[in-house]
Amino acid sequence: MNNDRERVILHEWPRDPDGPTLPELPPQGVRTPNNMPWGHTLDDFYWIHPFPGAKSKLIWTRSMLDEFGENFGGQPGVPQVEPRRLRPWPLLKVPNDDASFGLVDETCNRDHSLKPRPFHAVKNTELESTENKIESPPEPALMNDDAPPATKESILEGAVKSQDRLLEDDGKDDESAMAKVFVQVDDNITGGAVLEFSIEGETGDRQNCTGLRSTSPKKTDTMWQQVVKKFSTTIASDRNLMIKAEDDTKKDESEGSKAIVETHDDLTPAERQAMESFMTTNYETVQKLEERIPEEYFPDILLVNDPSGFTISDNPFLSRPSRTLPVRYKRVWPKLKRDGEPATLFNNDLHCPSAFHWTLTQTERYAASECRRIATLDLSGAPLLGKGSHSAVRKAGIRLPVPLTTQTGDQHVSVAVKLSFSLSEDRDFLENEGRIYDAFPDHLQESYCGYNLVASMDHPVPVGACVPRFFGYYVPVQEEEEAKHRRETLKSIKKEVERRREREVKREAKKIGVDEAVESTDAYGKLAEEEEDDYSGEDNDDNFSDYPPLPVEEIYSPILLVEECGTPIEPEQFSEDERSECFSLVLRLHHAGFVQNSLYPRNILRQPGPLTVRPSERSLKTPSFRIIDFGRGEFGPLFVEKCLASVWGRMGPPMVLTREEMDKVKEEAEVGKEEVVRWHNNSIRDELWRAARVLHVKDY
Ligand SMILES: Nc1ncnc2c1ncn2[C@@H]1O[C@H](COP(=O)(O)OP(=O)(O)OP(=O)(O)O)[C@@H](O)[C@H]1O
Repeated sequence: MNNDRERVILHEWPRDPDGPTLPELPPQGVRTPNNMPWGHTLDDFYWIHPFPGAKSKLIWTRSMLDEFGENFGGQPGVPQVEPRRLRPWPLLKVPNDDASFGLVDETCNRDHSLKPRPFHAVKNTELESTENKIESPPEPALMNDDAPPATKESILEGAVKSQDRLLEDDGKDDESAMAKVFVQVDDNITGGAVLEFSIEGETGDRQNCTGLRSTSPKKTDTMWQQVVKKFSTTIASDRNLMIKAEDDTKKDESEGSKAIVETHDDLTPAERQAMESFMTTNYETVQKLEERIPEEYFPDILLVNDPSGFTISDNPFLSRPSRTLPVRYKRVWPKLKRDGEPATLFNNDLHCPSAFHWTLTQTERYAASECRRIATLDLSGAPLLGKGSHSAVRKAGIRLPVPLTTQTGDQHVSVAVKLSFSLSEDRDFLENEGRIYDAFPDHLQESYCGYNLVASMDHPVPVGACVPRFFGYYVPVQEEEEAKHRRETLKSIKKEVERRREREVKREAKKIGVDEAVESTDAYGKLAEEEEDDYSGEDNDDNFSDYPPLPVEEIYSPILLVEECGTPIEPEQFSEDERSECFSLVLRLHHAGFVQNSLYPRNILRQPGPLTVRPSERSLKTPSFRIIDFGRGEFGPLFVEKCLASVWGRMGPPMVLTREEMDKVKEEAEVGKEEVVRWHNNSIRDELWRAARVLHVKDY
């Protein structure tokens, strides 16, 4: 392998022979949101001696030097510019948004005075035409929210401290340590409905949360309309889920619409509307999504078209039922601000297979559904991108929630869909990966112009995104299973209440010692006595936890949606700059508090770049790299949480702790924290060693 590195530091900053020793905490200078020193070009990086005459050398950027203020050689001044977030080639059309979407990357000049251009004004031959430039709002200020403060406190230390604070608070007020456990008793859980029920009357012209007016479904004669119809009528018999309609259904029947009984798994009118314009994906022409999905329109619900049964894994023993019917999924991550609202309250309960358990009546369900952002995911004919030992990853077309559209007119954009195999370990890995993606700060998914100085490398590296963009982790919704469970729970709660009431009556009767009363409650008393003998005192608790998990092979896989990012690297074929760029991604991940824990060449992908230009103009000569596969990944703060949760777990169910118990928890938490720090350091060290080996990097 050649030593063909071109990204080297060319300049040395002359020191004043009488100048001071450089401060231990270097000047901040200009930094990217990851809080790393940044220079616009390689010429912005300098070697500098820590004190005049010293042999050792440090690396500072020009902005750090300017801030330090020693200019012995009278170096000419340079304009200071800020890092510029690079815009992927525009694909999304976002209504009422002129600041972030639909604009072609403006490219860099020395002072960043160029403005982005609107997509529609760009022709191949006019890329540099200044006529097309628009006065767009200034680039949004770099979001430094995610950047660690310029102190020496690491993310991990911050997390440990915040857990400390939680524990201290708990210590101050024992009552606040008591977790509130409550159960929502819902008599209405079986509420079915007649499918032909119309929502027009009740929604009228009401504006829903998406800002769209509710309209009756269009009668387009598409294949999907037929599928939706078929779905309406056959899903119940398909799964033996036809239930006796109660409540709303009775009402609706009395109003005259009688044809079909709706189950909880049927589509709501809003979902049917989303499905009606559904088309199958044209994989020849579909473009991959590289921009973020604006939070306002981020999908809450995914309706998945999966005729081949990819979502029920590659289990060869499983006879797959025909999957001509869409499956409803709900978003778990990312958590969004609107998740406190009724329509997306489902998001607060990862392990509940229902999207509607907070919405008790059909009317509420339909209204909630209307307020959700509904996307459709097409897995029919979805090409395989790769397979691991726990999952398969496919390219699939997604139609994002209205009113998002694309610049190309194609309804679909493509994304990578990760589906786990059917063992619980496979599922755990995918869930962990969703959690890790949710924890990634924005800057790990963004690219910036210029170069970073990433400790402890001795040369600048480009600031490309480290990981694919995250488009959500979704779990399958199984309303009927949940409804069944809730019916059973309700039944046993009622039974238990009855039992207690009877015991109470008997006890009262004995207490007042009135023979007649005893006689009159004799029947009750006998019954209660018998039951008291049987009663272990535990079944009430058990009712909430003994919900038997479905046989694994029956469950659809959760879905992780991320940006499609190319193919696995072959570092032996790479230039030294490419290898060290890949290595810098690992370092940046570690600096942000993450460890990937499975670092092999197959888990670093490469694609033609840069992503700022149209796909046909990209080249592998300017590649773009990403680290993938975070199934085994860890994030320091989440690990602290996990440690402390296990400490609490060992203390038994939530309760008000005594001072003694609280001390014990604190003691165990201390041990947990030490474990975290040890884990963190070991994992980083091991992963760096592995990364250097697989990437053939010798000099970090
Ligand atoms: N975002 C993506 N874009 C393109 N291809 C991808 C993407 N993610 C995964 N792949 C492909 O799918 C393969 C399997 O993915 P991944 O490594 O995440 O699966 P896994 O089952 O978690 O792997 P492991 O065997 O390490 O447990 C990858 O090696 C890659 O070829």
